[in-house]
Amino acid sequence: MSNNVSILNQVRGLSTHNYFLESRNKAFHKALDLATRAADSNATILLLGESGVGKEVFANYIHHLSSRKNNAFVAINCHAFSEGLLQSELYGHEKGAFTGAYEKRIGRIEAAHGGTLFLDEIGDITLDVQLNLLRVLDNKKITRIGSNALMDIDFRLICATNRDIKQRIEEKKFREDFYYRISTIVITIPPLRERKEDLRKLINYFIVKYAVELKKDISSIEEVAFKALMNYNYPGNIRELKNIIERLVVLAKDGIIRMEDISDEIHMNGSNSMLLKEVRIATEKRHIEKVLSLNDFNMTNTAKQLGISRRQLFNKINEYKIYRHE
Ligand SMILES: Nc1ncnc2c1ncn2[C@@H]1O[C@H](COP(=O)(O)OP(=O)(O)OP(=O)(O)O)[C@@H](O)[C@H]1O
Repeated sequence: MSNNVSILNQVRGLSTHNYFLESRNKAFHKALDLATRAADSNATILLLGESGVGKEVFANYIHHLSSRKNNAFVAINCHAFSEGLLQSELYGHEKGAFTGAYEKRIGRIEAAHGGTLFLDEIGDITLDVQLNLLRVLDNKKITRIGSNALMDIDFRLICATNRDIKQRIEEKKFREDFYYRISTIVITIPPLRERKEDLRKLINYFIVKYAVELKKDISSIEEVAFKALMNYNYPGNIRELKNIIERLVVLAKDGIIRMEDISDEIHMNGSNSMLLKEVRIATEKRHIEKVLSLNDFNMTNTAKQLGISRRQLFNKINEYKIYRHE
């Protein structure tokens, strides 16, 4: 019996927008269903969930399902700007509006006219920025900084945060009226560790994605490696899973994703629920591979160094399917 898991081609899941939204998880299904039903309306949407769960992916998905899909999708990470810079990013400015404003600049709200504006990390914006945005949402007009001219503006707002907004309201750091204005529909995306039933397909999806992108022929993944990935709890959610798989595909030799390339952190974490026997086999295999390689695959020397007979070494090489890689 093979120790490897074959990679089923998941091309069906490779949607045109390059994300994978198939799920068997109840909470994720609910989130997806809400997003789908709310997409073709102008209702403001607040996406909640830990960092890396796919809030921006959802915002994109909603935009592409809406009648605004042929217009811009403009995303801005509010956390990345100081208050002054954020105002200027949002509203744009006229030439000479402030020191350093050498040119007229269109703001992101204006750029999103006819389309969707996605404000990520909304929980971090100041009370002043909240008040300004509240006015824009109510009046549907903006002015560039340094101008008096009011411009009519039409955009759909989607916001996201990984913060506890209710607590921010209690701390008086978030305006309650603004919260209600941006949260007509609230969608909570569950963390990856709570949707383990989707992990197998997501792992396959990213393997296929990176195999195609990196032009590598990946045929299988060692069973122990697959188990370690299945047992890990992904504090960085889908972003972390995606990065891990990219790395494993880059490092894969002869089309096989191997346990030896899985970092210790995942290995240790993922091994918690592995049977002792599996841990022993994985460790033993890694060690034999290392000693074989150090001895340039000389069986006599390797067996000697490992303290076993040549026959035992041959048996282990067969059992663990150890190959020589040139
Ligand atoms: N369903 C999915 N299919 C494919 N890729 C996904 C999916 N969900 C998330 N990703 C990928 O994971 C990464 C993180 O996703 P995204 O930026 O949407 O998360 P986020 O919740 O907005 O994170 P943050 O709170 O840190 O901004 C991105 O590279 C994204 O492409």
